[in-house]
Amino acid sequence: MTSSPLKVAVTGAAGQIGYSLLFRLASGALAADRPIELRLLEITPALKALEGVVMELDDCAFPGLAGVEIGDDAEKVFDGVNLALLVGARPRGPGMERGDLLEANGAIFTTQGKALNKVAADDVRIGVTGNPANTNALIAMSNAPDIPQDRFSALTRLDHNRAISQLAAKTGAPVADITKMTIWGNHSATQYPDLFHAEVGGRNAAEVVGDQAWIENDFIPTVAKRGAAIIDARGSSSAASAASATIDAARDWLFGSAEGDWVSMAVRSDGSYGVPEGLVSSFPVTTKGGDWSIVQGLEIDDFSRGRIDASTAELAEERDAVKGLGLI
Ligand SMILES: NC(=O)C1=CN([C@@H]2O[C@H](COP(=O)(O)OP(=O)(O)OC[C@H]3O[C@@H](n4cnc5c(N)ncnc54)[C@H](O)[C@@H]3O)[C@@H](O)[C@H]2O)C=CC1
Ligand SMILES: O=C([O-])CC(=O)C(=O)O
Repeated sequence: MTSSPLKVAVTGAAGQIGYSLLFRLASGALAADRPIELRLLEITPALKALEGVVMELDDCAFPGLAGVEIGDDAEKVFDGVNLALLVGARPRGPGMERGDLLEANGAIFTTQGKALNKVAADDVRIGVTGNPANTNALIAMSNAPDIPQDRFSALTRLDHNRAISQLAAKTGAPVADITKMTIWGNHSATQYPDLFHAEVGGRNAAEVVGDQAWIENDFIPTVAKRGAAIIDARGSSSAASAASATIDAARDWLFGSAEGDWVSMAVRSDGSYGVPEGLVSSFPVTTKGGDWSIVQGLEIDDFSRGRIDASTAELAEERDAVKGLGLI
């Protein structure tokens, strides 16, 4: 183990996702070879509950956990952090879409963007899980003018993992045989999980499935509406799977995606694949040494074009709405 700890901030640390995420981070799921220092941000009324979670972290005696600090002041908690996982935000309830949270949650990300801009480490990477994740990332980025914009991303890795799992179940292939999955667009019901570039054991996934009706009427809606299905079943939104995906995304970002494969991340568009520049939209990306690059040169047919355009149109609407609210 190298001696300098990776300083990782987690917001909303006393929440549902936090309760799974912190223990995975502390046990080495993010960086097995490097100790980790946790910086946990909560709102003041949740600090007592967070103290209880810290007692439990202590009781695990994790050898790789170098320290834990908690607080309700973003500038103190984010001081010198190398990675900020912005989870804290109100989750949706039954019957809501994630976009309904724009106003309630948007304000959180202006304050946190400004605080990161002031005090985060020069190498900071910022992953946004709190919904609506893409537009919250856009808000944080817009309020942190000194941090390079490619340091911000929003979580679509949960959708990516859901898509892999659904495809594995359909084809009978192990999840490890599924590669090159892509989620395009928004982390919302308009997202487009793409089977036309994915592979099952090296063969084109859409061809292996050979059933366009299943792709359109089962696969895409099941993945896109999985969050709502979990809310219906559990009475609250997905937490352990969201924590797991948050770690998958951060680990690959910091330490690199697998050779010959790619992952889905929502990042600032440079105009690739006709996605309007400046929107935080999900793309297929490869990652290396803390940097990502959008996979280029994929052929997009009319079906995929329509789906990508619909989701990015929603992102443009969300951007215009937060502009109207003065958040960007
Ligand atoms: N991108 C994705 O794939 C997913 C995103 N989510 C989103 O993650 C967010 C958190 O979900 P849960 O943990 O289930 O919610 P939760 O309600 O259990 O926890 C949220 C926590 O955030 C805290 N919080 C609120 N404002 C804060 C602020 N300004 N600073 C710091 N902490 C603050 C609350 O006190 C609470 O403890 C929600 O917005 C949810 O919709 C959930 C699942 C998947
Ligand atoms: O659906 C929700 O509101 C929570 C979430 O983002 C997900 O599970 O994908």
